[in-house]
Amino acid sequence: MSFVVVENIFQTYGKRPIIERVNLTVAEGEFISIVGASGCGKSTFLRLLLAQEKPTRGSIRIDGNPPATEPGLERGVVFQKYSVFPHLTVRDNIVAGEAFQRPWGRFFGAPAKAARARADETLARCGLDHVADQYPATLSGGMQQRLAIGQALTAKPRVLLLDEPFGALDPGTRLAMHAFLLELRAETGMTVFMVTHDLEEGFKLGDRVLVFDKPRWDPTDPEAYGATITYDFDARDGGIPFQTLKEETHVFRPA
Ligand SMILES: Nc1ncnc2c1ncn2[C@@H]1O[C@H](COP(=O)(O)OP(=O)(O)OP(=O)(O)O)[C@@H](O)[C@H]1O
Repeated sequence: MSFVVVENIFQTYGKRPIIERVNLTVAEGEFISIVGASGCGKSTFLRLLLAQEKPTRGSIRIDGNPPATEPGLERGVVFQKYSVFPHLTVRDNIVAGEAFQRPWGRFFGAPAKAARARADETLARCGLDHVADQYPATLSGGMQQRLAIGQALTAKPRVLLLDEPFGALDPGTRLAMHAFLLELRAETGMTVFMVTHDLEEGFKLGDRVLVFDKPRWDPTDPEAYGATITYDFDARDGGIPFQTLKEETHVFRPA
């Protein structure tokens, strides 16, 4: 069943084409990794899915409807530099993530206590239980990012958009967050779009790996053409060796 349907999307800023002719169908629950050279429009594509921008041409449907302009239950998002709520403690940031699921957004009494207990479980999984009562400003960048990821995942959105979410983390924390993400995905069946610069990570976590690249390339005017999806790899069961991808595409084209 088609859950996310992207039809012939173009996005142009001024006269400059960024992405062109993007077509994509994603089933609910699929994990889509997106890779591509820097500046080829991967984040732009996520912003279109978030309805932060309207495509110049083409249409996007999520479960049959255009994406809602307000973030909420349907879609969660984590950027590489994500700002958590600075005025809330680490624990309350996680509780706030869960509160996105509820129209009124606040908990009192027993539900509040239960939400705090669930938040503490999440914090333990993110390795942040020892700083639950601190404020985000007292945490390192990597810890703040773990908090942001924990917060977005706690809301259990139907679609999770991740823009290089693990880029700033050390290798050990990154592996722990991979496991956390895969567990929650298995529990919730959410659909995930993740932009990454790490091909190995893309193939490890994704069911499919999409490559954004410019099929037309003018060396005298590199900005003349936009990027599109040039490869759509099945990454289940190990997929193809990612070295092949490195050799055959311009993903690592020097800037
Ligand atoms: N609002 C905007 N107005 C004009 N140009 C923009 C706008 N947003 C993005 N761009 C340009 O569009 C191009 C694609 O940007 P985008 O951030 O989508 O690329 P990316 O593939 O995610 O890059 P990276 O891997 O470096 O994060 C860039 O050259 C950027 O400067």
